[in-house]
Amino acid sequence: MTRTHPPERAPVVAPAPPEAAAAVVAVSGVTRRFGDVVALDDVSLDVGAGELVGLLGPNGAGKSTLLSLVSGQRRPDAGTVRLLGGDPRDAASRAGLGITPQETGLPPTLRVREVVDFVGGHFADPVPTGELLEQFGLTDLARRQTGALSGGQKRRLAVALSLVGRPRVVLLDEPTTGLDIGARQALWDAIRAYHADGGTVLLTSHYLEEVQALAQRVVVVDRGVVRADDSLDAILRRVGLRRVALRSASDLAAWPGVVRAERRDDGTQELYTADADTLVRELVRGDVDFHDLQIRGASLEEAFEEMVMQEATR
Ligand SMILES: Nc1ncnc2c1ncn2[C@@H]1O[C@H](COP(=O)(O)OP(=O)(O)OP(=O)(O)O)[C@@H](O)[C@H]1O
Repeated sequence: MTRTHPPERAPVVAPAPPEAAAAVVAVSGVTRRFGDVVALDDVSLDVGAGELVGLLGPNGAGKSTLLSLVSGQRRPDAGTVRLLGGDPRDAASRAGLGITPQETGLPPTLRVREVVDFVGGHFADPVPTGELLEQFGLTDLARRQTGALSGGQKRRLAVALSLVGRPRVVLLDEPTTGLDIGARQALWDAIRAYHADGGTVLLTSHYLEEVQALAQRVVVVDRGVVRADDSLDAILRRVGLRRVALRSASDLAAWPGVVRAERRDDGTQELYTADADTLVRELVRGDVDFHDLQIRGASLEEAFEEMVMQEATR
């Protein structure tokens, strides 16, 4: 007889019903206004099962508004939004949804464990409280009243609560705002584990390194419009900028081919160019004295700034 061993960790995602549509989130031609402000202008976006999508955009771009439409808290003025194949305003469609809004109110006198038990009690098969607390590094705080948690600890609890019901999709609005590096890493690990189990994630973030660390697909939103929707690699390639870092007594900011230049505190010059090979060749040909040369591709932050700047100057 073959013996099967139980898995080390139970999956934190509810299995998809067989008839589930491929698009977990389907936003089509959506416009949403607040008075004169057009927060979203004809936005379309599909998120497939098991995707981890990062929504990136400056303040006021429309990211939170988009999440509020997907979670059924608001209605679009035009266009359609579908969640797990249904209308997000129907409670049945939201049964497979977990959400961490930008600001969460936790009952201050309840203890951490009690809050997790309480929220988990609303679901048929919640993640056991001890397991969830462990995953989010909250075990030592289980008996602490939530009113006595630090901002970062509250944030961790808020994200943990979005996963207690084993949702098929989670919406995370700025999940790690206010967290220190260690806590952020722990939270990233928890999000990765959820995603590795088959969960679908749509997250917004101001931390570009967060999107770079987690997302496979990046959607850039700016002033209510989707400016780019592509794989992380493609977005980085699309901008195509290279960063050439070096030390030199000469100021090279105005050198031909340099589109932007910055000087670090340690005196290193950072030169952004579309063609690093030509720039370096020309510096050598021009007999420029330089040392400590480094060349690398643009980071997501640089790509994003470039994209928003290109749009602004159009
Ligand atoms: N309830 C509201 N009433 C009026 N205007 C609103 C409301 N909610 C959002 N807006 C406006 O809609 C636009 C989009 O806001 P939204 O909060 O979706 O942006 P965001 O990308 O999430 O920004 P942030 O990164 O700062 O959270 C902004 O101009 C904002 O001021």
